[in-house]
Amino acid sequence: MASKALRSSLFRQATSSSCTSTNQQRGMAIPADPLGRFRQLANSTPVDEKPRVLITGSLGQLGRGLATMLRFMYGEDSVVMTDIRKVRADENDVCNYHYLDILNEGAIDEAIVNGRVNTLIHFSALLSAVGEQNVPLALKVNCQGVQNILEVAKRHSLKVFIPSTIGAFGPETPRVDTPDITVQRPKTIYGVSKVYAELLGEYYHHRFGVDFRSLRFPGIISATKPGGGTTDYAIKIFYDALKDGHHVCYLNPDTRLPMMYDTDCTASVLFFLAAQSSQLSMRTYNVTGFSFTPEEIAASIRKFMPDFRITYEICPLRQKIADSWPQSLNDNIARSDWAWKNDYGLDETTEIMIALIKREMAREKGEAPKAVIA
Ligand SMILES: NC(=O)c1ccc[n+]([C@@H]2O[C@H](COP(=O)([O-])OP(=O)(O)OC[C@H]3O[C@@H](n4cnc5c(N)ncnc54)[C@H](O)[C@@H]3O)[C@@H](O)[C@H]2O)c1
Ligand SMILES: C[C@@H](O)[C@H](N)C(=O)O
Repeated sequence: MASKALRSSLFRQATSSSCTSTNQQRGMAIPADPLGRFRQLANSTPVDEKPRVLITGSLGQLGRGLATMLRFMYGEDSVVMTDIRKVRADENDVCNYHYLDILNEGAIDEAIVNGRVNTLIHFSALLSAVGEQNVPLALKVNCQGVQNILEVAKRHSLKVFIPSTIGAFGPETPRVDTPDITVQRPKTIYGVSKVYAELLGEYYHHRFGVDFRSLRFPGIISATKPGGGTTDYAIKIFYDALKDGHHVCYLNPDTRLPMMYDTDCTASVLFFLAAQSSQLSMRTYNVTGFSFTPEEIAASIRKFMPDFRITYEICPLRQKIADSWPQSLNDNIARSDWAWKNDYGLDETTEIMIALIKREMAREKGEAPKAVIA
């Protein structure tokens, strides 16, 4: 069962895999060189096209890993991290960090100009479950924030990436192998605001020539704290497995959702941003990794921890949201237009998550080095 992934340093595990096993869903071999695809991309980027990136909401679940990878690829000064909260003393992967409220358009301008930024990655958002608890704030952050970002991108001729989500689909959407262009009609404020972001970004592209790009992510699995979404259980389950050997799941055992491992998510953003505009037949694409139910992820964990138990206490809010989302995404157009491909299947993700969390727990007890980059 143990794969070569566990030979690698934490950084190598966190950024890619050297697993010898294959992605069960797509039958692909995982590359032996864990950072190879990222190194290759960095080396093939002409000096005058090197990104200098500002990430909004960079202290959230997805921002930190992406910032670390960008620094690895393009150098320490290639990333400006921003958010609205104070950095904790133990967050030692946070560098070149500044306060930036995306509701303040002038402050975004200032950060772009002062940081000599050419690429804006807009991660600030309220996710599906927390959005339902504060609709006015979700509207402000997710809609007003996007408007501000697109205006700034227009003014400074920036490349701008704004992620979308499976949450941009709804119960009327075909739920299996959901295509890029289909009925959407989401039923959460998060989904409504993401459809708005997709359409407004595409409008700014056609009307003003803004280089807007968006990917509809599935639930992302990472060893960083999730921000209050419906797919968060797929992260908590690993922490609970290692702490208590038991997870109480808020979704039904057979609720199938599409997911993706963090490093594949980072790769999708970086390769998409690096694609030439001429390669893109659309500005908003589906991307995905693999789909599973709570029962199936529990079975995957049991391959590594045979005594692991899962029980169920359903959260009606999150269950209703999950029931309105696709069970699997079709990302064939991303695969053919700009050669998107995921490297991780369910078991590879499980193995790496367990290794990362074990390392994190050892570090908390002072039993492992603090530095994460070997
Ligand atoms: N994590 C996933 O599974 C997933 C899946 C699909 C799409 N996405 C999208 O990817 C993006 C990043 O997601 P994430 O999981 O890192 O989210 P997150 O909730 O973990 O982080 C969002 C960050 O936005 C910040 N923020 C909130 N209000 C702000 C404001 N006014 N100004 C500046 N920052 C503000 C928060 O402090 C937080 O750090 C989001 O747009 C999300 O919709 C995430
Ligand atoms: C799917 C995604 O957008 C997020 N993880 C959520 O559940 O809200």
